[in-house]
Amino acid sequence: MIVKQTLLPDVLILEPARHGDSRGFFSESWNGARMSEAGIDIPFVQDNHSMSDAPGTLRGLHFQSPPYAQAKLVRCGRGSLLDVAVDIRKGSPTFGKWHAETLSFENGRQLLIPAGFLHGFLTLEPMTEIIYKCSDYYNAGADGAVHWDSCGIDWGLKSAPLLSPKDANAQRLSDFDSPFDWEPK
Ligand SMILES: Cc1cn([C@H]2C[C@H](O)[C@@H](COP(=O)(O)OP(=O)(O)O[C@H]3O[C@@H](C)C(=O)[C@@H](O)[C@H]3O)O2)c(=O)[nH]c1=O
Repeated sequence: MIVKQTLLPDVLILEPARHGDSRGFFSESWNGARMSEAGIDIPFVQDNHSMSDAPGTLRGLHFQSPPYAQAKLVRCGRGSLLDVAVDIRKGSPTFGKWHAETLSFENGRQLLIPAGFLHGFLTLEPMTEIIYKCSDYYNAGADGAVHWDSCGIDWGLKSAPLLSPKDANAQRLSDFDSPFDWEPK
């Protein structure tokens, strides 16, 4: 597994090995021991899988408030998507900064997003599937959203995205009182 840094020091790109043969490929999409060797010890407890019918579907930007905060390990099972993390840890030197990564079935790349970040994605192809591990269980009462178009993210959109009503009406980052604090390591 190759681990790459991004400009947000805690957001990592993971590239698991793919073993190709005449049938196709085999890949360990998650291996706890290898993650530990890479210094990533996150107790994942829930796997999520969603499919979006149309390209231009945007889900996000989402978070769960502490004590139900979630780190996420994200990959694309079919199609492709632009996956985005935004730092919302108050006091962080990178507060409000974002990283966008194209995840696709083809590239097998994964994005590790720690707790304290917003997460969202834009689908780039029809019937795109996203699969992600979460470090805490879903808690509807702790679920929150920040407007996708309030963080200066370059989504590369040429027309309005397809949104859920919750996401269309989300608060803007400038009005958002983040429940996360940055702790120096
Ligand atoms: C997130 C989630 C939703 N649900 C339910 C609630 C609702 O009825 C339905 C759809 O929920 P949503 O509209 O919130 O789904 P969606 O907009 O896909 O929300 C997801 O977006 C991405 C960006 C994330 O990072 C995730 O953590 C999650 O917030 O699924 C669960 O049962 N468990 C879950 O873990």
